[in-house]
Amino acid sequence: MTTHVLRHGPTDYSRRYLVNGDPARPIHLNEDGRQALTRGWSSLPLHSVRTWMASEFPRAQQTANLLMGVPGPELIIDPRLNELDYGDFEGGPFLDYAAWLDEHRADERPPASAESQIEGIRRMLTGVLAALDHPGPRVLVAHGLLVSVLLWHRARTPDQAMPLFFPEAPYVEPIAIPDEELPEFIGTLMNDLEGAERRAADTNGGRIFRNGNDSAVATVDSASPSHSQDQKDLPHA
Ligand SMILES: O=C(O)[C@H](O)COP(=O)(O)O
Repeated sequence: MTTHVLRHGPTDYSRRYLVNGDPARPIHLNEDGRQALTRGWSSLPLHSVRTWMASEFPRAQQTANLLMGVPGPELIIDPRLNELDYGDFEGGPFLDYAAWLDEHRADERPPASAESQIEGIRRMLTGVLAALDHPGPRVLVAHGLLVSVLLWHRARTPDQAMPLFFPEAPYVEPIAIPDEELPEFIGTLMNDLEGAERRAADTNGGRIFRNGNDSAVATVDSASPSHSQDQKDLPHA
């Protein structure tokens, strides 16, 4: 069986690169977002999916419900799939959060946030692995950071350390992970996070988690061939 992990469709917020890590905010798909679902219709095995899961965020649940159609199986809500808690950066430009992150550590919690970047990624990966408790094939509708991390892992070169910033994830483009690969896939990333924590502690702050070659913060090219021009050149964490 297979687990398909995807980012929700676009919203007015996400198109403007405003961060939303609070599921209580009523941010829904925009017209583009609804149109983008046709990508999922052509790339997901919609008729055979046995488990649909989504984060607590309206845009993720809306994406899942529109993809599954009516009548669909019950949507399972898993808060482990939620986007990062951005604390005081909530609702502001992603670049403000990115600047803070670049000046701090991936194991530091932003002001008023309940989690650091590392804690958030670990939570998300735990949620993906737990999907194996449900019958497959499965579809998990989650958010940019998780999908970016999974895509980075798929494309990484051997021994490449986990960066601080990742290419922005495409919308509604599923990553298919076979059941037999999922535990190792997640386990490797969990080990990366441990290594990242050790490096953060060793450097005691400052500029850590650069790309593997220690170059500047990543403002990298598309993670997907369908990435549009307006998605390029923005870091994503
Ligand atoms: O991390 C971000 O930049 C935003 O919160 C993206 O989240 P989204 O995938 O929910 O748009």
